[in-house]
Amino acid sequence: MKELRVDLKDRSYPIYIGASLLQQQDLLARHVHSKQVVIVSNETIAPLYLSALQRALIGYQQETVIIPDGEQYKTLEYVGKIFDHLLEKKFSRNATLIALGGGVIGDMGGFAAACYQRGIAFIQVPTTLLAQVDSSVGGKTGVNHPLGKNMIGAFYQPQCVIADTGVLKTLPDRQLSAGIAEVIKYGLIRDLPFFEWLERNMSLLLNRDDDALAYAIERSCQNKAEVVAEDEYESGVRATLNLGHTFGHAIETGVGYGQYLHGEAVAIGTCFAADLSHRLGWLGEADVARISAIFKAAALPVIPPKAMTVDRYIDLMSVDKKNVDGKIRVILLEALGKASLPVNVDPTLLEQTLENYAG
Ligand SMILES: NC(=O)c1ccc[n+]([C@@H]2O[C@H](COP(=O)([O-])OP(=O)(O)OC[C@H]3O[C@@H](n4cnc5c(N)ncnc54)[C@H](O)[C@@H]3O)[C@@H](O)[C@H]2O)c1
Ligand SMILES: O=C(O)C(=O)C[C@@H](O)[C@H](O)[C@H](O)COP(=O)(O)O
Ligand SMILES: [Zn+2]
Repeated sequence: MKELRVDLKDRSYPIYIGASLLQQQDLLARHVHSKQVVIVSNETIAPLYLSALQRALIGYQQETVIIPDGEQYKTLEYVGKIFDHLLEKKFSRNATLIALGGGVIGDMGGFAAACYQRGIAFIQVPTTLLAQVDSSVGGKTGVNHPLGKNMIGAFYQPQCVIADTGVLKTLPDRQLSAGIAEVIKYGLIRDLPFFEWLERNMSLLLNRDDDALAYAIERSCQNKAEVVAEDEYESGVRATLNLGHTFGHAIETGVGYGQYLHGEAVAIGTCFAADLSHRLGWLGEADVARISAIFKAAALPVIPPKAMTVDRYIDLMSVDKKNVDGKIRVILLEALGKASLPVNVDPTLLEQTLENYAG
C-alpha cells in the first residue's frame, strides 16, 4: 500500500492507495472515531462492494443510504435523503459518513457531511479511476443545479481517502477512459514528464496493467495534493485544476447531466482550451495536435455535441465559478505542462474558438 498526504497543517490527511484496502479494518478504525457510521453509495456499487466495507465495520452502528446511479441524481433533493436518514436514525454530530462510490457519490456524500449538524467527519472510498485520481482528494463537495454544474457545495476535507485499486476491475471501459481525462490534465497543467509518460503508456493504462494504473493514480494524487496544499480554496493555482472545465461543464449542463461523462466533457473542453491557447500564440499547432491525439488514444471524445450553439456556450460559461464581475475566465495553456491562471478571454477569440468547434 502507498500512503500519500494532503498537507493542510492540522487538517492534513492521508491518501491510501493499494489493492484490497476495503477489507482492512485497521485502516478504517484509524479514522472512524464514532460508533455511528453511515455508508452512502449507489445502486450499482452497493451490490459489488458494500458488504466488504460492512464486514470491515463490524461492531459499529451501521446505516446505509443508497442513491440511484447517475449524474442526474447529484442534486440537493438526493442529498436531502441522506439528511432524512441520518435524522430518522438519530445520528449524532460525532457520526462518520463514508462515501463509497465515484465522484458523484463522493461529492454528494462530502456535501452531506459538510452540512449535517454543521459538519460530521467523512471518509472518501473512491471506486472509479476518476474519483481515485481526482474527486476524492481536495475537499470540493457539492451538487449540480439545472443552471450550472457544481453550483451548490462546500470545501470540506475528508478524514482520509481509501483508494482500493482492486475495485477498478469492475469499472466499465468508458468510465476508465473518463478517469484518464483527469490524469492527462495533471500532465498538461504542471507535469510535462508525466504527460510524456502517458503518451508512451496509454495502451498499458487502457489494458489495466496494475503497475501502470498504480503509478498513474499515485502520480495524479501527488499532483493534486501539492496543488490543494498550496491553494485549498482556489484563490490562485488551484484554478489550474479546472483546465477544460469551463467548456466541459457548459457541455454537461447544456446537453443534460449524464449525457456526457464528466471526463468526456473535460476532454472536449480541454481541446477548446488548446485551440484558444493557440489563438493567443501560446501553443503551437503541434502542441494542439498532441493534446487531441492523447485524448483520442484514451478513447475519449474530442468533438463537441452538435446541439451546443455558440450562444449556449457563452450563456452557460457565464455562470462559471472562476468568473469575476460576470466576466468569463478560463484556464489556458502557456505551454504543454504549464497552465495559466484564469484568463479574461477576449470575446472575439472565444467566439472564434467556439465557432471553430461548435455544431
Ligand atoms: N470534487 C472534485 O474535486 C471532483 C473532481 C472531478 C470530478 N468531480 C465530479 O465527479 C463526478 C464524476 O465522477 P465519476 O467519473 O467517478 O462518475 P460516477 O460517480 O457517476 O461513476 C461512474 C459510473 O461508474 C459506476 N461505478 C463506480 N465505481 C464502479 C466500480 N468500481 N465498478 C463498476 N462500476 C462502478 C457508477 O455507478 C457510475 O455508473 C462529476 O459529478 C464531477 O463533477 C468532482
Ligand atoms: O479540485 C479542483 O479544484 C478541480 O477543479 C478538480 C476538477 O477536476 C473537478 O471537476 C472539480 O469539481 C471542478 O471544480 P468546480 O469548482 O469547477 O466545480
Ligand atoms: Zn473534473
